[in-house]
Amino acid sequence: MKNGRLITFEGPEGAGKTTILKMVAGKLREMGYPVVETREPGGIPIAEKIREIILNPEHKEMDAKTEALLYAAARRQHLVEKIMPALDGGAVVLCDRFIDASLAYQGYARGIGIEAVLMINRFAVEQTMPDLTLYFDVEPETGLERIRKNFREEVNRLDMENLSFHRLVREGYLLLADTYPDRIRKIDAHRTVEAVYSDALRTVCAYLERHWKKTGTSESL
Ligand SMILES: Nc1ncnc2c1ncn2[C@@H]1O[C@H](COP(=O)(O)OP(=O)(O)OP(=O)(O)O)[C@@H](O)[C@H]1O
Ligand SMILES: Cc1cn([C@H]2C[C@H](O)[C@@H](COP(=O)(O)O)O2)c(=O)[nH]c1=O
Repeated sequence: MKNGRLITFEGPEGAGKTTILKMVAGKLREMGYPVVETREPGGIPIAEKIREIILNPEHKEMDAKTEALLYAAARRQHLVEKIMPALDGGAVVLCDRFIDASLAYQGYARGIGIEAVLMINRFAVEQTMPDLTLYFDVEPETGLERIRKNFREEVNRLDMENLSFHRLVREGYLLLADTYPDRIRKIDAHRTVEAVYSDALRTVCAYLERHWKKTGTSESL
C-alpha cells in the first residue's frame, strides 16, 4: 500500500530540472520530509547500464521503437527496485524525468504516437503514475544554449538531435500539460533560477500540505 508521493520533474534539454530538483529536495529535507532523489533513465545499476546503451552517441542506428522499449525497461526496473519501496516507506520521491519524457520524446517527437508509447509504459509501471509533475517549459534554443555555455560533461545521443526534434519535444510536453492539467503544472523556466525555484517549491509544498500524511520516517527508507 503506497504511503508516499511521486513527484516528477520534466522538460526539454537544459530547462533546469536537475538544478531545481536538488534545491527543492534540500528544502523539503529541512522541512522534515523524507525525500528520495532519483532520475531516469537510471537511478539503480541496471537502469544506469541501459542509460549508457540508449544515450551512447555511437548508437546512431538505434530504432525508435527499440529506444522506447529500452526506456520502458529501465523504468520498470527502477520502479520495482527503488521507487515502489520508497513510496511504500512513505517517502516523497523526486524523480528527474519519468513517463512523460517517453510520451514527449518517443511518442510525439519520434512520431511513434503518444497512445502506443503510453501502452508499453502502462505495462511497465502498472498503476504507478506520478502524483504531481512539474513541467519546466523552455524554448529549445534557450535550453540548448545553457548546456553549451556551461560545458556539461555528458553530451548524449538525444542532445545531438536537430533543433526541429527539440521543438517537437517541447510541443509534445505542452500537449501533455494541456491533456493532464490536474497532474502537470507548467512552470516558466526562461526566468532566473531563483524565480523558477520559488514557483516550483510553492507548487510542491501546496501539494504536499494537502496530500501527504506523515507515516514514514527517513530512517525506514
Ligand atoms: N533558470 C536558469 N537560468 C540560467 N541557467 C540555468 C537555469 N537553470 C539551470 N541553468 C543552468 O543550465 C544548465 C542546465 O541545467 P540543468 O542540468 O539543471 O537542466 P536539465 O533540465 O536537468 O537539463 P538536461 O535534462 O538536459 O540534463 C546548468 O548549467 C544550469 O546551471
Ligand atoms: C526518461 C527519458 C529520457 N529521455 C531522454 C531525454 C534526455 O535527452 C535523456 C536523458 O538525459 P538527461 O540527463 O535527463 O538530459 O533521455 C527520453 O527520450 N525518454 C525518456 O523516457
